[in-house]
Amino acid sequence: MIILHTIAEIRRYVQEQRMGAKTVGLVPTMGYLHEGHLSLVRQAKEHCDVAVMSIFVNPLQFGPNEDFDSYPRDLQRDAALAESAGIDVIFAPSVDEMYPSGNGKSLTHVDVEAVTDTLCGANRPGHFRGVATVVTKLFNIVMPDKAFFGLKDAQQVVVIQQMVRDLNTPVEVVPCPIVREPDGLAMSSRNVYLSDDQRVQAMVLSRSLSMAVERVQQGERDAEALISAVRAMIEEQPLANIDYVQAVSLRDLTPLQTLDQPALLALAVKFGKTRLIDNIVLDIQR
Ligand SMILES: Nc1ncnc2c1ncn2[C@@H]1O[C@H](COP(=O)(O)OP(=O)(O)OP(=O)(O)O)[C@@H](O)[C@H]1O
Ligand SMILES: CC(C)(CO)[C@@H](O)C(=O)[O-]
Ligand code: BAL
Repeated sequence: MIILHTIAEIRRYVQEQRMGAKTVGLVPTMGYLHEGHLSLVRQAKEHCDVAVMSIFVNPLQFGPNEDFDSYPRDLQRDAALAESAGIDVIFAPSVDEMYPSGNGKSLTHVDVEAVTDTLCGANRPGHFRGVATVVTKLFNIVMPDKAFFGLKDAQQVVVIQQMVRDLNTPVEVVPCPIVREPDGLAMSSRNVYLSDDQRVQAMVLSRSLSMAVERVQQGERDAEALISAVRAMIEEQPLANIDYVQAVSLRDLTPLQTLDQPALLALAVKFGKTRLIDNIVLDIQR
């Protein structure tokens, strides 16, 4: 496995692979890898001849009061883990390499409308503009056949799918299932921020989603009632502060009043400064 830092180097590498008729899979990440990321790598190796991982903490998708500076970074550790899962090459550019205009800023942006109006889009202004812009750049740099994204960031998957459809980007977006800790907590690089008490209380996230699925199986169709039940369960944990709990259409992420179609129940909850997200698909037939 090799690590490349410049756009010229990764372009040359991918070009050489293509000359050998190899297909290329891209796993975009912000590093500090865990089993969730490694599951994407395994999918990439299953679908493609060559697996490229990008590791880049993208300043453009962080708000001014978010954790860009403190986001965990450890390239050596990441390289060992990525190699063990079968990655062929890591692309780890600097901020200046990706944003040569300076200060981690871009003069050109990709804005995906409508599907960014709810959930994290409403909660983190500018976040998906930063994500769509950097993913467009990564697609243009690596030119993968397929790109692998985790459904823990379900809205991100919908945004990228919308973007590639609208812009005719020749990349197949492959959504991959959420990987969880044995107690149900969705794996996240940000879990390392949690204190012992916060970590124990964070189990409520996946538990509240499982409870919601049971209620739906028992016939609950009132979205507000379901959301209230989830909120009440989370609020029992004194260290939890809810950013949002929402039920949206799986198709276009618009809020639902009645659960009469396939839906996404998604939440973001802060424990201290640590903001965790999780979601579950409610498999409701029309
Ligand atoms: N638990 C998980 N299961 C499946 N995919 C995951 C999981 N966690 C992250 N991913 C996916 O890995 C890719 C890179 O995500 P990222 O580097 O932001 O990791 P993260 O752990 O989600 O970090 P953060 O703490 O910032 O949310 C994304 O496509 C994301 O959806
Ligand atoms: C897709 C991504 C790598 C873009 O910076 C990021 O949003 C992430 O890690 O999910
Ligand atoms: N996986 C989402 C990246 C972020 O929180 O900025």
